[in-house]
Amino acid sequence: MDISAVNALSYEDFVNIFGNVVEKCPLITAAVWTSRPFINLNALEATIDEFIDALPESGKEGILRCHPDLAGRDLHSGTLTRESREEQARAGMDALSSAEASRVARLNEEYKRRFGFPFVICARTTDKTRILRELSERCQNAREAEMARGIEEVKKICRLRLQGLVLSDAPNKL
Ligand SMILES: NC(=O)N[C@H]1NC(=O)NC1=O
Repeated sequence: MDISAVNALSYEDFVNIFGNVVEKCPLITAAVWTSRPFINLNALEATIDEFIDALPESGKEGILRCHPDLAGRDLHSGTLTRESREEQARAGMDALSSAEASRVARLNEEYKRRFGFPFVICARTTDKTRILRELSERCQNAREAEMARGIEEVKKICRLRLQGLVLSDAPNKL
C-alpha cells in the first residue's frame, strides 16, 4: 500500500486498518485522519506522535493503561490483540519457564502498584532476557521518567505496526 492509497482511504477504512497502531486506542487513528494528506509514512507517524505528545498526563497514562501486561492474563486467556500476540510471541513471552513466569507476574504487579499503569516495552526490538532485566530495573525509576519511557516505547511499537501495514506486501490490507 503506498501513501496515496493511504490518503485515499475513507475514515472508516483508515480506522479499520490503522486503528490498533496504538494499542486499543483507535481514537488516535480517527483523530489523525483529519491531517491527510500525509506526504509519506514518516509524516503519518509524526502526526500520531504529535497527537500523543499534546495529550495531558492523564491521556498519556490512559494510553499506557490500554496495553496488556507482558505474559499476563490476556496472553494466557487468548484475548490479546493480534498485533500484541505476535509481538509477545516474537520476544518469547509465550514460552516462559514457570520460574520466569512467576518473576514477570510479580514484577508486573510491583510496577503497576508503584506507577498506576503497566510496564510497556517494544517487544519486537528486544528479547526475553532484556525484558526481564528492564522490568526489574525500571521498577526503580521515578514515575515521571517511567511515563516518558513508556510513551517512547508506545511510539516505537506504533512505528513498527505502521511499517508492517504499509510496507508489507500482505494482501487484504485495503
Ligand atoms: N506491556 C507491553 O509492553 N505490551 C506490549 N509490548 C509490545 O510490543 N506489544 C505489547 O502488547
